[in-house]
Amino acid sequence: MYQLSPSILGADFYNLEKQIMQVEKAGCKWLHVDVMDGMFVPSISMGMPVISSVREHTSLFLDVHLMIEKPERYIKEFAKSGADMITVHTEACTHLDRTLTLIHECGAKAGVALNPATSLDTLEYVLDKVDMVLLMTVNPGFGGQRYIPSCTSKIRRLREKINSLGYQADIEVDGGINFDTINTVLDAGANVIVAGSAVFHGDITDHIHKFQEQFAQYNRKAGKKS
Ligand SMILES: O=C(CO)[C@@H](O)[C@H](O)COP(=O)(O)O
Repeated sequence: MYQLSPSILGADFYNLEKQIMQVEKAGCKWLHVDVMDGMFVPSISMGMPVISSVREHTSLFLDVHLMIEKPERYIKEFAKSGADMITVHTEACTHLDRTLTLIHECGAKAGVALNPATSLDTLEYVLDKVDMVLLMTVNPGFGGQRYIPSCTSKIRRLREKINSLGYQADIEVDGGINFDTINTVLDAGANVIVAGSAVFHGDITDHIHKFQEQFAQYNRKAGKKS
């Protein structure tokens, strides 16, 4: 099942309400929220208050990506603020297994994220307990960067691994995904697509419909209903 998860990091924060309503009206089910602490990544973005406010007004699935050091300190608060999926970076966790368990205990789905230079081997002993693997396809910290081509083989290898082990984990890709790179990542096996600039810069509805059309084409190829 393909999902587009528009990243509000690419939105106009002054018009956030209007833009999230457009995302919902265009038929999206997910919304990607990037939390940055100025330590794990150079930039600082948003946190629990924004998620709580958005939660009050939307039923979109809130896909919260924590780009923060020692995320275990804040899992309960993010779950309480309304996150449906909480994704932590393997590079930022001292006890990754414990943190993933904590996310589940808090009632959220658990994701693990890998930077472009981090090996898939780091997933070896947690792949059975994650709902999603987020592969960064740029170095995290900023929207509007270019897709790193070496990530394509990584997506493919992860898809093969998940399928061969019979797991159900989604593969989300994040960074530099636009109408030039979407086919590459779908061909490689990604099924959850984060897009910031390619959704929010310009006509949001039109951009979302274009992504959905791509998904429909892939579903037709696979003989599935979109
Ligand atoms: O996590 C990040 C950046 O660190 C992403 O979610 C970006 O927000 C994606 O932006 P685009 O590359 O699509 O503009």
